Amino acid sequence: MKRYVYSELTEKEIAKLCKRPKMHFDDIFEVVNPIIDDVRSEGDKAVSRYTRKFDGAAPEPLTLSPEDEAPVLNDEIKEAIDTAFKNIYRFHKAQLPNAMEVETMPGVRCMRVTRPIERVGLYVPGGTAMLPSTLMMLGIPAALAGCREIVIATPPGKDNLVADELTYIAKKIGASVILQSGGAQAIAAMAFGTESVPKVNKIFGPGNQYVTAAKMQLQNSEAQVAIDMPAGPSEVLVIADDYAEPVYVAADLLSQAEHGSDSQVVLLATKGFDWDQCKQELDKQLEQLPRKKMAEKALNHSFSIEVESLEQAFNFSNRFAPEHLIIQCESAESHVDEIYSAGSVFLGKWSPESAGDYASGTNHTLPTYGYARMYSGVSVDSFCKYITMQHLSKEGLKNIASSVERLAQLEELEGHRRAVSLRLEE
Ligand SMILES: NC(=O)c1ccc[n+]([C@@H]2O[C@H](COP(=O)([O-])OP(=O)(O)OC[C@H]3O[C@@H](n4cnc5c(N)ncnc54)[C@H](O)[C@@H]3O)[C@@H](O)[C@H]2O)c1
Ligand SMILES: N[C@H](CO)Cc1c[nH]c[nH+]1
Ligand SMILES: [Zn+2]
Repeated sequence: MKRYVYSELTEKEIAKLCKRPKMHFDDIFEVVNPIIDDVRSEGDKAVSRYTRKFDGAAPEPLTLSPEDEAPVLNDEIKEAIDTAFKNIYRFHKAQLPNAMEVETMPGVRCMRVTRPIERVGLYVPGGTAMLPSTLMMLGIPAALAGCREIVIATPPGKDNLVADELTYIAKKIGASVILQSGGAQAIAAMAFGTESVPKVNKIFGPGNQYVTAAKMQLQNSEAQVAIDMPAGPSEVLVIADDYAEPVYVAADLLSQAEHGSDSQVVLLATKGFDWDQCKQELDKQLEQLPRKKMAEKALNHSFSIEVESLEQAFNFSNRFAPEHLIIQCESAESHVDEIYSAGSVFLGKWSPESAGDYASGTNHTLPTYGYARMYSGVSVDSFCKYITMQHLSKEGLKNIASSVERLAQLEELEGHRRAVSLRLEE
């Protein structure tokens, strides 16, 4: 990992470090656009064809219904899933929005009610690893919001079967369909609908560059489908002071580097932090990872910065806006007010990112690529729509009439003015 000294960096260099490596989407769109077109015109046939092409084989049938499945899990895995499920459920249940009503003037009542997005598509990546945790992170808030139809798409797994862990969770969240296909063809199938895949209103979930490019193209297409957020490779930024434990810092950096060679890990640490031990630990712990090659590549394009103060560290972190921010400082919670942009934050040395990735209760589907400056992670809210309503009594209409009529006149919209004045004529 390249090491910089904050005070030696120019403003231009800081800005460059905060920019992620450019994603070259033009080449990816060239691959993805024909897939989208074929799925729109040929439906299931094209989904099967592309699944055979990219994943070796296409399951028959292409979709299955979780209701008909009887997943078999060993007790340990079942318990691990159940514990995580309960915690994620509890944290997300507390997010359920309340109905609201405000009387803005006597006789003028304004209300807001919440409705679930009816049909949602959850993409669970499966190219390099099977991710039951991602299904929980997407499926639990969808179920809590009350989405009527939950469609899951995931690449065909080992032996061309969807893993029992996924069907187990799919049943718990009440999903109706699992599409055994991944990549752009699965995203297009959910966006347009096919003979066996219901069309959805919004698509959620992370994925590789083909998945991300397909989501981006389809949200601007005639498919009329929304997406959760722009997604990129996973990221973590660790802020460490003199008291931070180098062994834990190294472990946290590697836990994110192992996601993929394009993951980005960043360390901001004070001069008194034990840099040498951290470096030794990175080398030592790297050797113990089965995904060593991937983590190594990620470390090669990641970086660290020596800061003079934690204030410098938080300034940089807010500009970088990491997906995950870990604070390994003496009194981590005292820094909360200094954090403005981050997807999810891990406070103190006993809070590794892995806790939030799996089981603490918070969601791990988070904005990457600096989008934490303006986007939030997935929550119950992401699966809801808000509808406003108003009820005016005659008294209420009288109370706002002069304001509405005068503003309508100002905008030269006579029809608007008359819709009020007519009612109050007699
Ligand atoms: N943010 C998060 O919550 C989170 C969690 C886990 C993983 N991730 C990220 O998700 C990504 C998962 O990627 P993945 O590849 O393992 O799984 P994936 O499911 O996203 O992609 C696999 C699919 O890509 C398609 N594909 C493969 N090669 C192709 C090609 N040459 N042309 C067209 N399509 C092709 C295939 O259809 C395949 O099924 C990683 O980048 C990882 O960092 C993010
Ligand atoms: N860290 C990933 C989000 O960037 C989520 C994840 C899934 N499994 C393990 N980790
Ligand atoms: Zn992770």
